[in-house]
Amino acid sequence: MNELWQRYQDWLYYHAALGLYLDVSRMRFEASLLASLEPRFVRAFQEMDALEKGAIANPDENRMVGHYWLRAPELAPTAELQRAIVAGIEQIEAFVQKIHSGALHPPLAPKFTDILSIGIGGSALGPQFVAGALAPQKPPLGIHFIDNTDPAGIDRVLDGLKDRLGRTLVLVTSKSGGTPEAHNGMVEVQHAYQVQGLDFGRHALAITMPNSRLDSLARSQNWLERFAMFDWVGGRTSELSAVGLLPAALQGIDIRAMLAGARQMDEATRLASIRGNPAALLAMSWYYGSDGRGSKDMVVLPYKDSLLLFSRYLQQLVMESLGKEKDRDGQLVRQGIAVYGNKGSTDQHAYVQQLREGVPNFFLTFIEVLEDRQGPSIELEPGVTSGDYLSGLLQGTRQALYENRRDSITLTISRVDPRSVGAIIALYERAVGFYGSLVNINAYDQPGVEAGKKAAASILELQKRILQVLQSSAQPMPLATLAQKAGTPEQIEAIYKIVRHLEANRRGVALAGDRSRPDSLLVSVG
Ligand SMILES: O=P(O)(O)OC[C@H]1O[C@](O)(CO)[C@@H](O)[C@@H]1O
Repeated sequence: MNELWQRYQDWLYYHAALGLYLDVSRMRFEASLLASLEPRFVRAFQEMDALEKGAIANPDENRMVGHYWLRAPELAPTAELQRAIVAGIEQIEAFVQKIHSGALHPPLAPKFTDILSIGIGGSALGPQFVAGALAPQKPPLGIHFIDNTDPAGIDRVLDGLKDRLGRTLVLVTSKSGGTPEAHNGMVEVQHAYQVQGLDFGRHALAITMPNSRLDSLARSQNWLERFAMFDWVGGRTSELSAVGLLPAALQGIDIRAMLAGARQMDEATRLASIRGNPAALLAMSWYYGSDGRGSKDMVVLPYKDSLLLFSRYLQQLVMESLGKEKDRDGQLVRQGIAVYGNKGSTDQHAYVQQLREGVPNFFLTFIEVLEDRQGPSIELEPGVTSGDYLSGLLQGTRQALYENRRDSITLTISRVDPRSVGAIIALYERAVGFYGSLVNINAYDQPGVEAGKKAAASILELQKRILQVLQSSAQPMPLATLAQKAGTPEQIEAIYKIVRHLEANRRGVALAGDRSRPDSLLVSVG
């Protein structure tokens, strides 16, 4: 036991100004791991240094990677970029001030009361996480999200806002300005405004790259404002750009404190020393925990309800960054680390049974928050509060898992506030960057996402062709004939699924026959 206590102290990282602790002592690596990883870390530190100085760190997309400059504009490689970053933050603050004061208000109401944020992936996950973590109980504007092209999901959000659309500020966020889900959400919301006879342009603003499709639309329709996203900030590292800062500031969250926390963490993670650098310690622990090849999953358990979405946020940050087929030399490596988790102790009554006793294919990250709540707690029994339970459950789970050879990392923050949230975002951004170097992959591109997008687009093309074929034929026809006539016999299964979906949505397509035998079905349009 005392050995473990010693190991705890030997490996403990503490950031005094941030009140943040990182404990990797329950990862069972030998001290020799440090020496063996040293050369890789030397390269990782050098690459990170070059990245921060403006190298093309994302060669596949020929881009710089500059999210660290967002909180230290003076480090951006040109004066023009430095000015653009500073001006971007000032634009947000000036705009938010006008919204909060009512100087800028909707045509038919004295103030905006709600935000409807439309976006997906990096254009949604950060704002969702931060809203959950930091929005005050009574924010100046309440936030709602459309982060999918699910019609029922869109209806649910719009129904909830039905009586308040006239007081809602619509944020359309898309770096590329061409992501279908975000575009569809925008068109659906625009329609809802039309139905209510409201002027959408007087409610909408765009957060996107200058001259994107979305930017042009916002300009041509004279939307309230356009906020620039930078080419050199990836979607999954954009929380501390306008993507995250604007909705946060609108909700009354102190964005300067978020930036300051991130900046402090960036300073700490610039240190070229594994032991003294919390992001390097994390990357080393992940490397150890997953054998440097993703052999184990990363379970993230924040013991704090407000951090519930941190694991989902990290899922994109880690998996989109590290999940790569080839390394930077073109070798097949199939890298990645799977991330999942919700929150403790809730998950203890869901899947922790398997973690303790089942397949040992994971390592954990506990996120601990020292401050239980603002204000005093009642005692449930003499000397014991709800927060003591939560703390005890975290300790107990960590111990029980360790005893059964399940490793864990524990990240401890004093409280959930804008500074600590900025700091943990920065910590994980840096750890992901280091890990990419350790395993020699480009952590900043996402080529794999394109395949699914292209396939979806070709299905929609196929749907149009099928409808043409059906409309030009008076007779019901078997699927095989339909596929033949569409010129894509090999796509028969996709065609079957398209017509089944159209029929289910009363889109004028009818199917007749035995549904358990799709090849018996006759398709027609009514
Ligand atoms: O902000 P955009 O361009 O709409 O992209 C949304 C998301 O889509 C992705 O490009 C993946 O398809 C993510 O990297 C990104 O965060």
